[in-house]
Amino acid sequence: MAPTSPRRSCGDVNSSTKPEEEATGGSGEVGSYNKEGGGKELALPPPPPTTTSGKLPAMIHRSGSRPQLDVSGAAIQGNLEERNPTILLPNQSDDISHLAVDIGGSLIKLVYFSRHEEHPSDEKRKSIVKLRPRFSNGLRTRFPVLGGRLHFVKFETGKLNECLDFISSKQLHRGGIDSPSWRSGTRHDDNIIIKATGGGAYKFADVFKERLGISLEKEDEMGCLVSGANFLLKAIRHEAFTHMEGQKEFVQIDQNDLFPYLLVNIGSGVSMIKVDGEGKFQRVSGTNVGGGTYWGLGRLLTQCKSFDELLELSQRGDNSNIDMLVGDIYGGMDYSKIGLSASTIASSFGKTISGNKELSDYRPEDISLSLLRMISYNIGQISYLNALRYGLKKIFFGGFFIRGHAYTMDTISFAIQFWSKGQAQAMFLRHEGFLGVLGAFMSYQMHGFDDLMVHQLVERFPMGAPYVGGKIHGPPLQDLNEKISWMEKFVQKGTEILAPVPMSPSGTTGVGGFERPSSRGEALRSDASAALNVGVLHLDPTLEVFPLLADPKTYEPNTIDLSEPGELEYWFTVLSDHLPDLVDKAVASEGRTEDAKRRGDAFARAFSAHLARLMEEPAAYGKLGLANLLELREECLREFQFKDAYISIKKRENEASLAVLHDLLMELDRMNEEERLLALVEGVLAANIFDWGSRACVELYHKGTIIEIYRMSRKKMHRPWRVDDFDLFKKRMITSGDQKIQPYKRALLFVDNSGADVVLGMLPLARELLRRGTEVVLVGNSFPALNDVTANELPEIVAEAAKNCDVLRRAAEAGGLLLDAMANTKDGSKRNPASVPLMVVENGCGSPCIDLRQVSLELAEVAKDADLVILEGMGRTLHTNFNAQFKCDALKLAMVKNQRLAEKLVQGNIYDCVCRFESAGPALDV
Ligand SMILES: CC(C)(COP(=O)(O)O)[C@@H](O)C(=O)NCCC(=O)O
Ligand SMILES: [Mn+2]
Repeated sequence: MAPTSPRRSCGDVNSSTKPEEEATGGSGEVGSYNKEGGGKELALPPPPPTTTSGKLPAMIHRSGSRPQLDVSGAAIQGNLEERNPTILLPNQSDDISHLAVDIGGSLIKLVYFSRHEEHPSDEKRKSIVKLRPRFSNGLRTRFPVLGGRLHFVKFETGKLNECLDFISSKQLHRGGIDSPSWRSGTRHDDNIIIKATGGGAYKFADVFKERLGISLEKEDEMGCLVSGANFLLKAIRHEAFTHMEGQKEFVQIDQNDLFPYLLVNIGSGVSMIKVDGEGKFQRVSGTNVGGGTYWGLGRLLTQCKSFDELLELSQRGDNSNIDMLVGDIYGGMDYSKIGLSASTIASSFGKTISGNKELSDYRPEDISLSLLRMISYNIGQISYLNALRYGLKKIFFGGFFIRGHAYTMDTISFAIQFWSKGQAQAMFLRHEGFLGVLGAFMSYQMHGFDDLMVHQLVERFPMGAPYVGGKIHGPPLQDLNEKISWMEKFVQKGTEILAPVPMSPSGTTGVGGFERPSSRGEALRSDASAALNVGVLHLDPTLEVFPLLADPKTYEPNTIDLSEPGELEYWFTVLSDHLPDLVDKAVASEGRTEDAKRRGDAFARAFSAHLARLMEEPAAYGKLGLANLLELREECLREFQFKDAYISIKKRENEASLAVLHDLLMELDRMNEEERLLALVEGVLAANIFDWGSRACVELYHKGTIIEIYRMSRKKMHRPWRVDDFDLFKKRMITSGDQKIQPYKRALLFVDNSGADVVLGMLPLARELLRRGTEVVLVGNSFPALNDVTANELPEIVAEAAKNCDVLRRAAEAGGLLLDAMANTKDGSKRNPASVPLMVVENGCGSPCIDLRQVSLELAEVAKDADLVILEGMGRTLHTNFNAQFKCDALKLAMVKNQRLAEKLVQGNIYDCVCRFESAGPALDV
C-alpha cells in the first residue's frame, strides 16, 4: 500500500536517533532539472539586434564593483497626467544590474528583474487632457523602484552552458534587451559585474568571464539565504505555509513578530541558521545528511536517472519492507511505556540486515521511500533540537530538496510535531529554492526592493506579460430617427451589437486541440507542472491599500470560499466552458491572422495547463480565490499579447449607447427627483446585463436576445430586488420635508462594463451626483479585462457623452477632463473653476474583480476625500467586496448573472438584482 501521509504509513521516528554531532552540511542544491524549467517564459524574445545604430553610444558609466541606483532628484518624467509615468533618475550614472545567480552543487538559480514595457505613445490619446488628481510634486518619487517583474529561473549546474545561453539571449547581464544600452546597440562586454553566491560562484567564475565577460561578485551564502528569506517572509502575502497530512495552509506572517526564527536550508547538505533580524544571524548547526545524500544513495540503490524520478518512486513505496519497526521487534505490539507505536521506525533500513536477500530482492519504490523518510525525519529532528536549544518557535524550511513535494513536507512536519509534542510547527516557503539567489539580488546596494510593502509586490502568475495599451474611439451615429424613444433606437443599434464577431468554425482558432482540465491534471507532464510552479513577482511600487477599507487586516476580497466542496470544480468548469468563446473573441480582435490564431491556441493551452495545475494543487500559486482565477485568465491573455480581446465589441457597444444617451437623459429629466433616482439605479442594474464574461449572457448575445431582455428589464424592474436597500440610499440622497441633507462630498464610482453599462447606467448616475454638488471620480481598470471599460477609455467616452450633456461637460471641463473634441460643443461655455470636477482614475488592476488591498496610488490618493463608494458589477461587487466594510457609505450594485451564485449568495435566481447600501454613519430608518 502506498502510504499517503506519514501518519498512515508505517514508521514514526525512532527516539533513539542521536543528534548530529558535527554540522558539515553546505547549502548546495540537489537534483537535476529539465531545461524547460529554466525558461519560464513560454516564448523566447526576438533575437537581439546585431548592428549598432548610428546614434551616439549611451553614456553609461560603470563604477567598479558596485552598480548603484541613485534616486536623488528623482522625478516623474513628463506629464503628471500620463498613465504610468516614467520616473526619471537624473543622477543615475550606473547601469542598474538586474541579474543575480546562485550556483549550487546541483542547480543554478537565477533571479532577474525586467521593467514594465512602456505603453506605446498614442498621438490621439496624448491630445486628451485627462483629469488626473493633481498630486503634490514628488509624491511618487519616494519610490525608488520602477515597476517591473522579478523572474525566477533554474538550470542544472551540469548544464551551465544552457544557463549562459539563456543569460546571453535575454542580455540579462546588460540589464536585459529592454535596457537603453542594449537598445542603442552599445555593447559593454567588459567589466560587467553580477552578484553571485553558492560554491559555483568560485568554481565557474572563469567560465562566466570568458563566455559573457561577466565578473562574479561573490556574496556570502548564509547572508544571502537569510536576506532572501527575510524578504520573502515580509513581502509576499502567501509565502509561508504549513503542510500536514496533505493539507497546505498559508500562514500570515506578522512582520513585526518575525524574529527570531530558525531557517533550515536543505540543499545537497543542510544548514541551520538562527535568524535574529536583518543581517543578524548565526549558523548554529547543520547536517551532512541532506538532499545530496538522498539523491546519491538513491541513485546507487535504485538506478533512478533523476532526482524527480526517485522522488516519484517513493510515492508508490512501502517502507515497512525495508525499515525495522518497533512492532517488528515487539511482536507486533506497541512499546507503550515510552510512547512508541508498533509502526514507529526503530531502525531505518534495519530489515535489510537480516536474511539473505540481495538488493535486487527489494523494490526500488520501497527503498526510495525508506531513504526519504530516514533523511527527512533526521533533518526534522535535528531542526527541532536546535529550535529547542535556542528557544525558537518558528522553523522555516527552504532549499530545493523539498521541491514542493507533499510527502517530504509531511514527513518533516510530522517529525517536528512528534518531537515537539505539537509545540512547534514546520513551515515551508513557496520560493524555497531561491532564497540564496534572492539574497544575492538584494545585495545590490540601494536596490530599494527591501523597502517594498506586501501590497506593492503582487504575485501574479508564473508568466510575464508585456502589456501594450489599446485604444478605442468612435463617434455616435447621427442617422437615427429623432422621434423614436432612446430605447427603440438602442434596440435598432443593438442589431449591430449582436451581428458581427461571428464564432469561427470549430478548430480554426485552434481550440479544437484543447481539453478541459481533468481533476487529476494528467495533461501535465511533471516537468511542465514544475515549470508552472514558481511565479513571477510583479513589483508595482505605486500600489496602495485602499484607504477607505474599514479594516485592511480582516479584509477578504473573495466572497466565495473555493475550498468549500464542489466550488472549485464548478468554477473551473465555468472557465473552461467559456474558453472557446474567449479565444474566438481574442483571435477576432486581432483580425483572425495566422499569428493571432497561433497565439489563441497557445493561450488556450497555457490557461488550461494552469487550471489543471490548480485543480491538482489549488494553493500552488498562493491562496486561491475566484478573483485570482479570473485575473489569471486576463494575465494569461496578456502573456500571449492579446492586448484587448473585446476591443471591437466594446467599441460598438459604446457607439450604440452613446447614440441614445441624449434621449435617455431627456427622459430622466422629465421625472421628479424620487422617480429619477430610482430610474437611475434601475438603469445601472439593468445595463449590467451586458457582460461578456457570463456564460448565460454570452448565450443571450449569441441568441440575439440580450437587447430585448435589457429592454424588458429596463421597462419594469420589479422591486423589491433580491437585495434592496434603495430606500435607505434614497433617504440619504433626497431631502425629505424640511430636513436638510448634506450632499456627498466626493463619490468614487467603480465602473464595470463598456457600452450600456457605463454609458446608460453609470454616467447618468454620475451626472445626478454632480448636479447635487458631489465630486465624482470614475474609477476604471488599468488594463482591459473582458468587456470592462478601462480608465484609458473613459475620458473619450465622457467627452462623447458630454456633447449631449451640459452637466457632464461643465464638470469635465472644470476638472480638465475635456478632450479637444470638446472644442465644438454646443454652447462653448467657459471653464468654471468653481464647478464640481469629474475625474477619472485607474484602479491599478486588470481583472473583472478588485482586491482593495492593492489599488493604484492615484485611487488611494483621491479616496482620502471620498465619503461615498459605489461599486458596480458582479466581479467588483459580488465575487469580491460583497462583504467588504468601508469607513464611508457604500452602495453595491450588481445583476447576478449566474444561477449558482444567485442561489448561494442571495438565495435567489439568475438576473436578480442586488442594491446594497451600507451607511458608515448613524443607522438610517426608512
Ligand atoms: C466575469 C464576471 C465576474 C463579469 O461580471 P461583471 O463584473 O461584468 O458584472 C461574470 O461574468 C462571471 O462571474 N462570470 C462567470 C460565471 C458565469 O459564466 O456564469
Ligand atoms: Mn465586467
